[in-house]
Amino acid sequence: MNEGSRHNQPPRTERLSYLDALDRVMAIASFRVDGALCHANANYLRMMGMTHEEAQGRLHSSLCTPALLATSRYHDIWAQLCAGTAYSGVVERVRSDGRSCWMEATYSPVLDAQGQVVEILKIATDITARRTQEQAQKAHLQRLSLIADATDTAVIMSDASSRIVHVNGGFSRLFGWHAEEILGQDPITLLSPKLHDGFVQTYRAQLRGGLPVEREEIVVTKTGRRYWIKVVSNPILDDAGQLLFTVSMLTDITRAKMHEALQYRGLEAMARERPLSDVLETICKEVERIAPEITASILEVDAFGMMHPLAGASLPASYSQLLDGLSIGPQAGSCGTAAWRNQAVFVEDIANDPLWTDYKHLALPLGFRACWSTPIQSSEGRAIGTVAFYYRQTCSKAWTEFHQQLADVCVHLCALALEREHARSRIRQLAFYDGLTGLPNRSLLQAQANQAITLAARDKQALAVLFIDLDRFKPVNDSMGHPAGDELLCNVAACLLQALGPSDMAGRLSGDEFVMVLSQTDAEQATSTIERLQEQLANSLVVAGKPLAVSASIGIAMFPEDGRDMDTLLQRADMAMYQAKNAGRGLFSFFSDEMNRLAQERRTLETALRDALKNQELHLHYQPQIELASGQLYGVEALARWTHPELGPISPARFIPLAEECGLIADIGRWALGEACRQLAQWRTQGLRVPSVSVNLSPSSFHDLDLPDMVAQTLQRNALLPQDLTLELTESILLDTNPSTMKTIEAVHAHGVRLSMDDFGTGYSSLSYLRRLPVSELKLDRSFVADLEHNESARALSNAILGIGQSLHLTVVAEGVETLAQRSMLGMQGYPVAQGFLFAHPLAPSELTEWLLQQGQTTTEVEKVGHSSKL
Ligand SMILES: Nc1nc2c(ncn2[C@@H]2O[C@H](COP(=O)(O)O[C@H]3[C@@H](O)[C@H](n4cnc5c(=O)[nH]c(N)nc54)O[C@@H]3COP(=O)(O)O)[C@@H](O)[C@H]2O)c(=O)[nH]1
Repeated sequence: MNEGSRHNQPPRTERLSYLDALDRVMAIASFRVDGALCHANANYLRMMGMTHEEAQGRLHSSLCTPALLATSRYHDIWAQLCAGTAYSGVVERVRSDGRSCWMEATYSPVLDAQGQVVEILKIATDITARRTQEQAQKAHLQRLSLIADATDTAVIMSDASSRIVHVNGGFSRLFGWHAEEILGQDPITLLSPKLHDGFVQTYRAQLRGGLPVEREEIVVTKTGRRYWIKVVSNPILDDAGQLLFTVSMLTDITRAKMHEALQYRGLEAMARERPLSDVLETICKEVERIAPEITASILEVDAFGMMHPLAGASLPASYSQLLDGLSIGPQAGSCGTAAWRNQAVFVEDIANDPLWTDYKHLALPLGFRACWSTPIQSSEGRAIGTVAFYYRQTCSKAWTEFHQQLADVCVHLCALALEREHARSRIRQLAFYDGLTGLPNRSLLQAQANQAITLAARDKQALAVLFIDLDRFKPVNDSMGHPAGDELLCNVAACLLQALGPSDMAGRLSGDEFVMVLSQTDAEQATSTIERLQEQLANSLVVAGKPLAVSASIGIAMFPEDGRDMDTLLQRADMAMYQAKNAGRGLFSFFSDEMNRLAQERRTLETALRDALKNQELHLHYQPQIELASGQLYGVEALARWTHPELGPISPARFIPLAEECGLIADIGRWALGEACRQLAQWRTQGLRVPSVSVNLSPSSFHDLDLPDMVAQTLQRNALLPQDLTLELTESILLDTNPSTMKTIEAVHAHGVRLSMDDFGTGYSSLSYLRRLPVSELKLDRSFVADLEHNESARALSNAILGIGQSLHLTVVAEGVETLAQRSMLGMQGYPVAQGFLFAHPLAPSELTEWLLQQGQTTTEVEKVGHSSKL
């Protein structure tokens, strides 16, 4: 030591007290350059677990770990110490009991006066406890890190300055960055650059205050993909409460969020009272947005097990239409089977799965390869529909769980929507329909009727409102009990429904009062409907197991004559009903006097016609048909005649349509057929030459499948041949949709009876129609004949009709020939047969007998008769 330095040194006593203090707190030992320990203080000995004696002369290397000694490092350091260079560091040494001890040590070479190293002084602090704790912590952290890496939750550890210090494997997998790429970066800037500044400040302040923060946000990955994540950030503070680190755990909640969105959209649509189809369409669209690999559809299963598509706009409409009305079953594709089994059905290969055998031809051409269908269950567990996911490619395993979750949310929402719809229709039913009969109540009827009235006004059509009140309903209730009364009302409601046309409606007002609104109905048609209804009420009701004849008093108000709105019409129909009731039971009355008079007249006539038929008051007249070329009689047409005892002769133009409306026409046809054949046979017996007789039959006569047999029997009974009879039918038969009509016509024709198309040219005169009917004769309508002389187009038409007849090898008969000019024009055109007042009016049988006798059997004279009667 030099002077200068001696001057700077503290006084000796003070230096001794420093060394003392050092000796008390530090472990101190000194070694010779050969490594032998020459001095150790008590701290050192305690630390190394040695006594003074054991320590004396102990080599330094014997205190070191074998691992250290095995390296050159130990020898290098010792050599440097011996060369005068100090060394400081954390070192591990071996205690005498073999355990490790850790120390922070400084090795300082001690020099002699010549500057030679004579000793190595070691001053150390025992850090074994701290080191052990650190190592335990490190191991713990390593374990934690392994766990953290294994989980899919992304973990970010950032320091107090918001710099990333650690990320786990889950982070790399989710976000695509490896740790080394992002260490030191701010996690918020990295993942959520658009996060609101204010939020970031608050978030950090909260962490600094030691509080955890939880939030949901949209983050962006390295590749730009967006995720919804849930972030839970926990602060790690030091003992002084300073923020050291923040550990944030990020969980992918994209699916949950999507489900939330699906539910939100579906529920929102329901809350906004959107129609069921809109709600379900919204659900399908949302599913397809969330999982674009899916084509979604929703079907309803009705109480009869039929499927009805409700939504699925991405499926072609033609496909959905084909599914409509299909039955569920054990092998009915994915949906039908899922509904049948009431459990989800996943068909991975539509082309080869037996469940799709009958339906794959529908799905495969659209490119669908797989279909997953899940039943929608009602709250009672019944399958009320299905949600189907169609796939155009093989469904990847990765989707399965996700799609399962999606299907779960969907069916739940759909069940809600369907049940809500059912509840709504139940409410509608309760609010707008009569609980007993199921008919619309007054409110609904009023609304529907006003709509019908608006349409009638627009189309300038008539409409009838019928107010119906049952007669003697109270006694039924009183004597048979209320359940029987209820049954009666239900049966009456059924009768009303049966009487309705497609655009008509019926409702129950209260008690035994019902209303019918008949669209496109004039007074006459309303009367027909009422008559049919009264007949049904009188004949077809069974109450409490017994037949019960019921009648009703009915009032009728007509639109527009009696009122232009439902209130007025109903009120007037009600008044008319009272009028009917007062007049007796089972009657109807029109509000208008004039209509009422006509309807009553018609009713009287109808009753009279029934009686006339029953009492054989109808008779036939016969009009000759003449072969123009020869003047020979070709045949006679039988025409019905009715002379009412009081009203006098009534034209068939009036009573035939009436008979058609009130269902008497088939009876008239049967009677005319029998009577005409009988008369023909009689003339034949009298030796008069009448080649054949034509009988008019209306289309409804051909509904009767017994007609052919009846015709055959009638001919046989009168010893006539089939060719002696011609049946005249009108073109309206072509509009007849009754399935028996064509069969009957064919069968009659098969018997050899000739068929004639009457009034040809006035209706649906088309060759294709004509070819469908096995007619042998056409009758040119008399309206053409009437115009022949003055109208060029009538002439052209009669010519054309003759041409049609000839081309089909049919005899064409010209009707209504009244003048010689008409006769000669028809003759020139080539008409073979004619009929009309020119030759003879329809004649009573005795008159025709006389006429035939007058003409003789070789009657070229007929033409002369025509001349003489007209000239
Ligand atoms: N289903 C049934 N329909 C029948 C029956 N009997 C008659 N009818 C049909 O009623 C309509 C009116 O018949 P009617 O008043 O008898 O008139 C016929 C002839 O009198 C009339 N006619 C004959 N010649 C002339 C004439 O020169 N001028 C003229 N103005 N009228 C004439 O034509 C009627 C015969 O027509 P059609 O039957 O078309 O040959 C009428 O449609 C009858 O068909 C029946 O029993 N059943």
